[in-house]
Formats: sequence, C-alpha cells, structure tokens
Amino acid sequence: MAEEGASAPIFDSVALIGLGLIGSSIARGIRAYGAARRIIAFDSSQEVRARVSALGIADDVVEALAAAARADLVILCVPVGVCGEVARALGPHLSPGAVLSDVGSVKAAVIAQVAPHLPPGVQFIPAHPIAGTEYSGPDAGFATLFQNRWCILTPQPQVDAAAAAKLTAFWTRLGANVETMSAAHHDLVLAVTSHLPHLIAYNIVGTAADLEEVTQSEVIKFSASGFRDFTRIAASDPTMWRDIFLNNKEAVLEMLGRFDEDLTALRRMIRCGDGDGLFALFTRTRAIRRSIVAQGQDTAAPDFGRAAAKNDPPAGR
Ligand SMILES: NC(=O)c1ccc[n+]([C@@H]2O[C@H](COP(=O)([O-])OP(=O)(O)OC[C@H]3O[C@@H](n4cnc5c(N)ncnc54)[C@H](O)[C@@H]3O)[C@@H](O)[C@H]2O)c1
Ligand SMILES: O=C(O)C(=O)C[C@]1(C(=O)O)C=C[C@@H](O)C=C1
Repeated sequence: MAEEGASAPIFDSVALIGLGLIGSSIARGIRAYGAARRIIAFDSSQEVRARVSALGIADDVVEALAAAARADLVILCVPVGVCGEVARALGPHLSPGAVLSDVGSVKAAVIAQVAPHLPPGVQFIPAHPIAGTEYSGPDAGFATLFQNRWCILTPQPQVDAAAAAKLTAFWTRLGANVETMSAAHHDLVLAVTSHLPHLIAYNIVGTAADLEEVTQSEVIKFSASGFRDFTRIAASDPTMWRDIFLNNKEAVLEMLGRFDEDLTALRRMIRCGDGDGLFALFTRTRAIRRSIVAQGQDTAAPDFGRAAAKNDPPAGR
C-alpha cells in the first residue's frame, strides 16, 4: 500500500478531463499519495466544475479543454462514447512528449477513436483501473478507490518505454497493481468479468420490474441479499454502460453466446432432474468465490471473525 507523501511526485502536472467518480478519485489519490505536483481539472459540465472547485480537489479548474492540454499527463475520465470527440478537440493543443491516457472500460474502440487525433510525439497509453462503484459524479470519488486493485495498460506498440514506466509508477503510487496486455485481450476478458455481469443485472432487475402483478412492492419487500446485490450493480450509470455495450459489441456478443449455451445446459439439468450436475456446478462456483475471498479481493466479503455461519469455509482457510 502506498504511503502518504512517501516519495517525490511522479508527474509535475496532471490534467483530468471528466471529474466524475473515477476522475475525482484520481484527483483525491494524487493528493493523498503525492503522485503529482499540480492537478488541472476540466469537465464539460459547469455544475461539475463548480462542485470540483467547492470540494477543492484540484489546483486549477479550467473553463476550456485547451487549457488542460499543457499538463505532462492528461487523463480522459469521460464515458467511452465521447473519448473520440474529446481527443479531436484536445489533440492540437497537446505538446510532443506529453503522456495521454484514459480510464475507459473498453480499450480497442477508444484507441481507434482517439489515436487518429494525436500529433506525433504524444505518448498514448490507454489504461483501465478495475475499480469502481455504482455511484457517479465528483462527490462519489475517494482516494483509496484504486488500492490493491488492478490497473490494466494497453500501450500502443510505438510508445516510449520510459513513458509507460512513468504511468505504471503513477498508478502504483495510487495503490494499484499494474498489468500490461493487448487491447483485444482486455476487451475479451472484461466482457466476461465485468460487462456480462452488468448486462445480467440490468436484465434480471428489468425482468422483475416488468412482472408487476407478482412483484409490485414485493420485489423490495422480500428481496434478501441475492436480488439486492443485482440491484446495486443495475444502479450503475446508464450513460457509461450504454457506451460500454456499444463499444465492446463483438466481445460482449461472443461471451453472451457462450453464456446462452451454458444457460441452456443448466435449463436441461433442471428439466431432467440432474441433481448431480447442478451440485457439481454449484460446488465449483463456490470454490471460485472462496478463492477470491481468500486472496482478499472482495472488500464486501464477510468478516470471518464473527460466529461461524452454516456455509462458511472450514476453519483454517
Ligand atoms: N464507474 C466505474 O465503476 C468505472 C470503473 C473503471 C473505469 N470507468 C470508466 O471511467 C470513465 C468515467 O466513468 P465515471 O464512473 O467516472 O463516470 P461519471 O459519470 O461519474 O463521470 C464522467 C464525467 O465526465 C464528464 N463528461 C462527459 N462528457 C464530457 C466531455 N465531452 N468533456 C468533458 N467532460 C465530460 C461528465 O460531466 C462527468 O462529470 C468511463 O469511461 C468508464 O467506462 C468507470
Ligand atoms: O464495483 C462496481 O460497482 C463495478 O461495477 C466496478 C467495475 C467492475 O465491473 O468491476 C465496473 C466497470 C469498470 O470498468 C471497472 C470496474
């Protein structure tokens, strides 16, 4: 875990474009862990700019995108669907040698939309911190969001190794574990680990809401933690998620096809009374959950210091 003010700043100035959950968490993280000397903030929303000024989480809140382009590191923290238009407006103002990055949940489409607008010499290093919540906006951010979370970099082949090392050091300072991979691989992995689960949550909550006669008020009344976990995910930002599905279409559809096949197999097990099949699958998935908890990757995991519950793992795990 990074220590507050432990070492010298990694960048002199960092400009954040978009100060919602992720942009404002980066701003707070930069301050808390001394990752840069100055923070410049730009958001297209006047309301957000005013709130960022009031919160005091940036050194300069600028009124024009071009004024944010002078930083050593510029990070696009906007929905993936607008990264291209922001890059078009920003590109001509970026200095050669500047590092441009983003935090988008999809990588290949963002690269295709951003790269054509960048002048030679700009080091474009797309990134994706795998950390978030269902909340949005500048008030939702917090400095520790990235602690012990993955941040995936998908650098362009021509990128300068020193620039990539500096961005790695930046995310490490914010507490993240950095990994590098191709954009295509990222999009496929995230389609199954993040995009599909959100699609399932949006779908199940939508289906329950449509079944009004059965569920009216009872959805909430009788929902225990299972359905409520889905409603938390289904409360995630509609703009962000619309853009993710539209920009990672192929990978999501491929994973959805695979999911459909497995669901058909499950349906068959229920219809045929294949208890052994169901039991084997549920045993396998329980082991997966337990290994995630054992690795400390689930902050919402139960506190095993309390009295043991019926299905807790055996003592000594
Ligand atoms: N929320 C998460 O869990 C999460 C996690 C990892 C990555 N991401 C990615 O981070 C990005 C931002 O997500 P967020 O959750 O912070 O969203 P958010 O809605 O909280 O914030 C987005 C901000 O961008 C601003 N904005 C929109 N269009 C703009 C434009 N053209 N120019 C300047 N500002 C603009 C909005 O006003 C808003 O303040 C998305 O690309 C998302 O895919 C989100
Ligand atoms: O914790 C949550 O609420 C999230 O949905 C975070 C989550 C994820 O799916 O893990 C969502 C999208 C991002 O691209 C990265 C992280």
